[in-house]
Amino acid sequence: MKRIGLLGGSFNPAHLGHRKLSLHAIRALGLDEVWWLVSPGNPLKDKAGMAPFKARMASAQRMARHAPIRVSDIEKRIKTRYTADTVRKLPRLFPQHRFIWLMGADNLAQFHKWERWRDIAEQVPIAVIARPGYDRDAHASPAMGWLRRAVWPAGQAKNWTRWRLPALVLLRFRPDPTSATSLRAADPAWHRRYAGTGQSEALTGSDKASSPSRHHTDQLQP
Ligand SMILES: Nc1ncnc2c1ncn2[C@@H]1O[C@H](COP(=O)(O)OP(=O)(O)OP(=O)(O)O)[C@@H](O)[C@H]1O
Ligand SMILES: O=C(O)c1ccc[n+]([C@@H]2O[C@H](COP(=O)([O-])O)[C@@H](O)[C@H]2O)c1
Repeated sequence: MKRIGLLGGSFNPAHLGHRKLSLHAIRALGLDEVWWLVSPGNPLKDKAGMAPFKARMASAQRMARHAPIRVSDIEKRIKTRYTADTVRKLPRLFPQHRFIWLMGADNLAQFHKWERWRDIAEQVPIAVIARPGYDRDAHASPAMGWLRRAVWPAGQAKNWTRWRLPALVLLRFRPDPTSATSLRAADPAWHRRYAGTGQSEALTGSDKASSPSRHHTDQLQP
């Protein structure tokens, strides 16, 4: 059984904040890997200003280098856009893995706007990573109102596979102010650097050799 953290994101572009929070989550939650699920399109975000999928994938692959992080286009391949559908399908596609959903505090503040958000929380445990400027809104959010009784102490974070759902843990590492919004403001044409670099494979990471493949295990690649 592998313990996998799922970090869904627009990655428009990927940045050091994503990498740091993933490496911290691996330690705090005792994960084998984090999968970066590059979203075909966040249902709540405007398409204007969203770089092409290939450029977002390529920026994520670069940022994930030499780390136990896999960059995945699986939401595009299995045609899920809503997280509720993704977290319902992944355990069926990868029955030998256990999954936990990772997200920044900005997303907890808005979680009640996500499609079937209570179903998501009943399908996977959730780890929320503190983010400068958002923690107060996250704590006061409607979703947190519903999830408050499901909160586990961070000191028990490694036991997440045994938690009854819904379950939520708040992780506080050294808060990182990096955001894709500020990177885009500084360099609106960032994606041109990736023009024509179409990803040659759907994942990166430290142990491609041991990854499941259709050929060897009759399973889908993440
Ligand atoms: N600095 C950070 N600290 C904590 N969580 C973060 C940080 N940056 C991104 N995240 C989380 O990573 C996930 C993917 O983030 P995303 O790709 O939207 O980057 P972003 O910087 O939030 O982008 P944007 O500024 O365009 O909204 C989200 O759950 C987000 O909350
Ligand atoms: O399912 C939803 O309704 C939904 C609404 C907003 C965001 N999400 C997911 O949240 C993740 C983070 O998105 P983003 O754009 O903040 O990086 C990404 O996987 C999105 O698909 C999902």
